[in-house]
Amino acid sequence: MGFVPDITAAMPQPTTPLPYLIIDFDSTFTQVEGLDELADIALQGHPDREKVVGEIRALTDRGMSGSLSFSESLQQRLALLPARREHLPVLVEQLKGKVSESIVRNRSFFERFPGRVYIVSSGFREFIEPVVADFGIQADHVLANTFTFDQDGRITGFDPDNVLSRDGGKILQLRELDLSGDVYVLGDGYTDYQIREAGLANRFYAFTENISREAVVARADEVLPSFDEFLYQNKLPMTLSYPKNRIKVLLLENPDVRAAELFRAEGYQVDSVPGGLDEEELMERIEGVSILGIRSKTQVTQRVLDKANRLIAIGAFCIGTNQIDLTEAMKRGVAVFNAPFSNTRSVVELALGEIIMLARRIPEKSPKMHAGEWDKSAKGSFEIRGKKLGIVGYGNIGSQLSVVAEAVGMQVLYYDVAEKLQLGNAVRCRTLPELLQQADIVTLHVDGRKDNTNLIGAAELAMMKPGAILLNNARGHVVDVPALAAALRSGHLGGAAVDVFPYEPKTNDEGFESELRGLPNVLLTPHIGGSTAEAQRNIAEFVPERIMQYINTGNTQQSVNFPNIQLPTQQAHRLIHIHANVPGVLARINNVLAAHHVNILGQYLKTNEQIGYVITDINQEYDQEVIKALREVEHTIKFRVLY
Ligand SMILES: NC(=O)c1ccc[n+]([C@@H]2O[C@H](COP(=O)([O-])OP(=O)(O)OC[C@H]3O[C@@H](n4cnc5c(N)ncnc54)[C@H](O)[C@@H]3O)[C@@H](O)[C@H]2O)c1
Ligand SMILES: O=C(O)CC[C@@H](O)C(=O)O
Repeated sequence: MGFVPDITAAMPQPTTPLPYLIIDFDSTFTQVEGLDELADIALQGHPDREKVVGEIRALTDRGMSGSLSFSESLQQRLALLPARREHLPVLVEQLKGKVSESIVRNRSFFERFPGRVYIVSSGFREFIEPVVADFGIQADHVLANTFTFDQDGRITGFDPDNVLSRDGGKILQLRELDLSGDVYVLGDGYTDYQIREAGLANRFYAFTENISREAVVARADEVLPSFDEFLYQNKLPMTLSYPKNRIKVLLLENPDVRAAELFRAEGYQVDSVPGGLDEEELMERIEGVSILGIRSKTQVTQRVLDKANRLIAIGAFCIGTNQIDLTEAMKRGVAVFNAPFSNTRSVVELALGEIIMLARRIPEKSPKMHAGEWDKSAKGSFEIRGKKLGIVGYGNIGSQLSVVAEAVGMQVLYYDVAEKLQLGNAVRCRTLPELLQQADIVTLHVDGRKDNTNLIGAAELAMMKPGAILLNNARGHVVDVPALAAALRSGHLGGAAVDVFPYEPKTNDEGFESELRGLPNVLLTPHIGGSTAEAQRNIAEFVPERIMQYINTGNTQQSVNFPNIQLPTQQAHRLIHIHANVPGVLARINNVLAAHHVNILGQYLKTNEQIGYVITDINQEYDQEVIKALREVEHTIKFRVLY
């Protein structure tokens, strides 16, 4: 399934009649250079294989970028190549598996318009013809060099009478072809551009799906990251409903590199900004972005969303989503996904470590040792075995910590505003004060909802046992920091560990200010509860997968602000309709479908207070007018078609 953007996307006008397409073979039709691959096959087992293949590749590259004359490059490459006739079938099989992905995807286009496509290549007919034949391109539409062989089947060189073996060969070939009408050239090499330069083509498209050469891209009329883009621009039939290279991803706050890799592998354009952006900066950058990836720092406000003219989805590469205005995103048809448990274990391990470190007053002892002071004493140090751990917020992190803490011999108390499954021997407290009054160590794992602001203030701190310890690995605003600092300074609390702060520096270059700095037995960490290699890797796989699934199939499973729908895939065109949740929209959609005699294969609707999300699978045969009519249904927020 593919993707069509929202109704604001401008579709270009169709190009009629279809121009002649002159398509290069090596690194355009296929992902690789045929001669390089042949060298690799022919040199199997050769002691200098790598060296010779490297030399051949370098010569190919110089010929393609225009820094060496083509005939010189070809001659030198063939001289290095100990290839034989029997290597060619192996090469053909290899090349068949390396046809460019977007060409494979649009095979039906070639099958439908074989008369308009010519493969014009300085490569060799012996391997090109069988590869393109699979796409319905006949031998008389393949214009390429031919090898010469000796009696033993060894490749000795190329046919010098073939115009394509000469410098400017493609130009000579196009002159001979003498095509009437529009001619468009698609290729990755300088010699492809030269056809246009010689006035033998109306347009030159630099094809960069496999390789992007600066000198070639600089001279192109258009750059094509995929063949889909060419078809889209010229309004020609294509397999995808929208070229993926048009989907722009903006990643902030350094999510693991895997995230960018996955988005790129899908064909999206990815831009990354190290650190966060403030509201104004993000408002400037968000225009044209389809997918925004952030972590806990970036505030996605209503003002930012107002500027987000192409936004489809936001990925929170973390658990918390309180930094995003979820309702405003939803009202604009922007789905938000997070990683609800990819870093849970990392936070649990940090909390356990902090409990032990604080119980042994390590934050005081370690700096003393670094300063050369030997302070051996048991004063104020205790085992955690048998101590009461009070967990506030018994969600994913709180409940996992409960199990781990019991395993090291702690007695667990917990308090949660929601009804939660009690694990092991944990004891539920009915109120927060009940927990605060009993616990030796209180650890906060509530979510970042606004109501939790100053959940722990002076009054709550006063309820805690003298000498008790407080941990905040949840969200900065949950604790009244000046009140905590006062409780520590007065000696009422025995220690604290704080990983999250009401204001956190935007980048590592910004300084950190807090009343908690310099207080005894206080562990301060820069919001790294979830910052482990394992967690970051998990998150960087989880979030892109959810987003790509949403884009490719409409599946909103685990979206934090959209009605959750998981759909079966079927042979159909899928209409995705997001609308304001007012009565009658579904009926209007179905009236449009009925009026256009469209056969519905399946329909799914889910609503929440604000929006309705309806997915309709329809027969693949329908009049384009129906799409226009559906876009015009009153209260539509976003509409797209997948096929
Ligand atoms: N420090 C870090 O790097 C880091 C890493 C991951 C998560 N977090 C934060 O940890 C917190 C917990 O994450 P989670 O995955 O366990 O979330 P969760 O949603 O699974 O659990 C939160 C629990 O808190 C409860 N709750 C909310 N308000 C409450 C209140 N006032 N009193 C008692 N219970 C309340 C909820 O009912 C829920 O059960 C979140 O704030 C998250 O953003 C921080
Ligand atoms: O890594 C982050 O920026 C946030 C980590 C954590 O607070 C979360 O919400 O998952």
